[in-house]
Amino acid sequence: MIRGEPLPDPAAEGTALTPDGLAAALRAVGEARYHSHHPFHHLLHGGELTKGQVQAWALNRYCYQAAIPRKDAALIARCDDPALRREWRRRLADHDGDGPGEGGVDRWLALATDLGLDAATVRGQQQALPATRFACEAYVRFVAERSLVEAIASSLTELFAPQIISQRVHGMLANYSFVSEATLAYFTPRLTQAPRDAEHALDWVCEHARTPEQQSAAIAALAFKCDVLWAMLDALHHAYVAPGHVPPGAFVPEDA
Ligand SMILES: O=C(O)c1cc(C(=O)O)c2c(n1)C(=O)C(=O)c1cc(C(=O)O)[nH]c1-2
Repeated sequence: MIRGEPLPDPAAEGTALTPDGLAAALRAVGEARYHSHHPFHHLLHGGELTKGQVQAWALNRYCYQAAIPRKDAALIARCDDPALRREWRRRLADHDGDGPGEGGVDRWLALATDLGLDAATVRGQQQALPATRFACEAYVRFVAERSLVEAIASSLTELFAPQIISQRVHGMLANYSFVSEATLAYFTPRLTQAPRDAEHALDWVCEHARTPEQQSAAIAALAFKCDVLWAMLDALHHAYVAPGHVPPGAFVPEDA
């Protein structure tokens, strides 16, 4: 599948895919639309950004990290199945930890402060781009309001996360003198957490989305999530690369 192609639409075809067929369709959509293809990531991983631009990325991405446990909690609140809740609450524990400094959100904060940002500024989210905040909130609302199949399918971008994380860690360590292995420590546990979570979510969606309508909704949910991630990078590019329009009140790098 290529990026501009319309989404597979079993509902329009009037025929349900097999569970394996649905898994293949979801993988194809993610591979075509994942944020690994975004030009901002090519610049970030290729060492072509200034420290200030990398700071802007970390500050904005904090909003995403902070939204993730809220959307996971919204999902748990809607589950009737204790087995699914047990599985999903592991995600909450991964992001929030069992105490301050232990979970993914705080580990992202450590990444941001290691890059020279002020912790309170990052945590406050007021200097994030408006589009970042809108995109993250759209993800939380989507998960809270749509069907459980759509809510779970929207997490499936994580199928593709390990590959981009490897590229990012490798590229940033090689290309930026201000980045060390300690800076990027956030990503190490993600390399095992993301595949575990994503495979469970993929199995669940393929097991539970059996009608053509449910399958089309699952595919559209994954595309929506790809749009969330893409929109955040579009906003970063517009503000900090070209044309360089930083919205009023948003973070201004010292080296800008
Ligand atoms: O580094 C990345 O490119 C990337 C991507 C994604 C993703 O695909 O949504 C997640 C993460 N990282 C991540 O660290 C993370 O905790 C996470 C949770 C989720 C989710 O939708 O539940 N996605 C992602």
